[in-house]
Amino acid sequence: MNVLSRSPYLALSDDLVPARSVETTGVPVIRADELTKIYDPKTGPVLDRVSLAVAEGEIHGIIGRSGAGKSTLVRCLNGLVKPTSGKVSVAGREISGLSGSALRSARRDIAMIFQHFSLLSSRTAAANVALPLEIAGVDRETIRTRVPKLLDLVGLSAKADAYPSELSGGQKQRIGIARALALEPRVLLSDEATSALDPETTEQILDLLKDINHRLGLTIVLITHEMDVVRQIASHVTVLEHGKVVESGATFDVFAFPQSPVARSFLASIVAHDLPREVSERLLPAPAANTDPVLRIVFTGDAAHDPVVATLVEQFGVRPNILHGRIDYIDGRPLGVITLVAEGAEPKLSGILAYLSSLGLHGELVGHAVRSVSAGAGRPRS
Ligand SMILES: Nc1ncnc2c1ncn2[C@@H]1O[C@H](COP(=O)(O)OP(=O)(O)OP(=O)(O)O)[C@@H](O)[C@H]1O
Repeated sequence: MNVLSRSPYLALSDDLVPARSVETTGVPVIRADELTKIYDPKTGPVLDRVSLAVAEGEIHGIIGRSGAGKSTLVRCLNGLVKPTSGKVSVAGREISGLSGSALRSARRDIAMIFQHFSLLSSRTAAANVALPLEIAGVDRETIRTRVPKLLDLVGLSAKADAYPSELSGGQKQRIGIARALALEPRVLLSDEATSALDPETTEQILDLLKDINHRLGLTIVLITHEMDVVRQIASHVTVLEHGKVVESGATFDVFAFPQSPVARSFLASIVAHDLPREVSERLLPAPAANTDPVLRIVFTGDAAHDPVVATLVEQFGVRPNILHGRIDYIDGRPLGVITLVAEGAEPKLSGILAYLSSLGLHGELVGHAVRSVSAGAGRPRS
């Protein structure tokens, strides 16, 4: 089969047609069913019945702490690691059942980029990009026309003749991406591809991956230990802990309503779900004399723009005192979490929660703050 003839890459094969926004089809291009991996029976499973479905055209983040099993999972997806039990299929082919030339052929559909780029230092940027095409036996003329298009796609045409030692980290990763795309894969796996880069370069590489996803409809699975990477790029996210999936879903939903302690802790620097310890330690679990309720309100979607705090004042006669909060954009949608002391709200609590719910907001009573006599109403006493 001519590896350059499949449809998502027509823009590369022809004249780099401008970007087209690609909707996910909803059809899974990657399926992992009940994957278990045991390296050493004494230490137990590194992956424990992990199931995952990634739709064609999706950018799916896999996040977890060090040792959670992320690299093992991604290596099972491209057949580098054989699962102890369970199945993996990519683009309709069951990878976990293949070996030898059948596995090598299936791997053409699955490219990978790495934290440390893995470029050959003795080859120029262009020759690094050409390498997988040479190994696949693609004819010279095709390589000659295709490599410049790949370099152009990653914005590095001017560096075609540079050696890796003459490139910055971000430029090396761009070459790694161009090389990964050379054989027109259906899926790109990214193993901590931005971990060695500074924040600005990380953002540029994530923008490039997003652009490639849009232009080519390429499905991307990226493993990371940084929730901010997930926030910037992934439409879906799976959280791994001790080899198990503890949470999986649309990025916005997981960010707005994390169910697991590990997801909450990953989100701490991005979404203000949890109060700073100095504040939470001073809240009481039940109302007492001289306390006011403390409410956490999660703003999502359109209601994020409603003047909720003003309504609490005007309609309910409450004096809100904001303790903690943050509003951010996740997957292009506003998500805000604020925690406030609602002074004077105790008798009206059920009405206030009903009002928040009527707006589609999530309101939750998280404790009771003791009113400080000296420092002013509504503040928890120090
Ligand atoms: N080839 C191997 N042989 C034996 N144990 C392994 C092997 N590869 C990984 N492990 C073990 O499996 C566990 C999960 O490792 P893995 O690299 O998959 O986790 P990770 O989430 O990617 O971690 P990190 O973020 O630190 O890279 C670790 O305890 C690791 O020591």
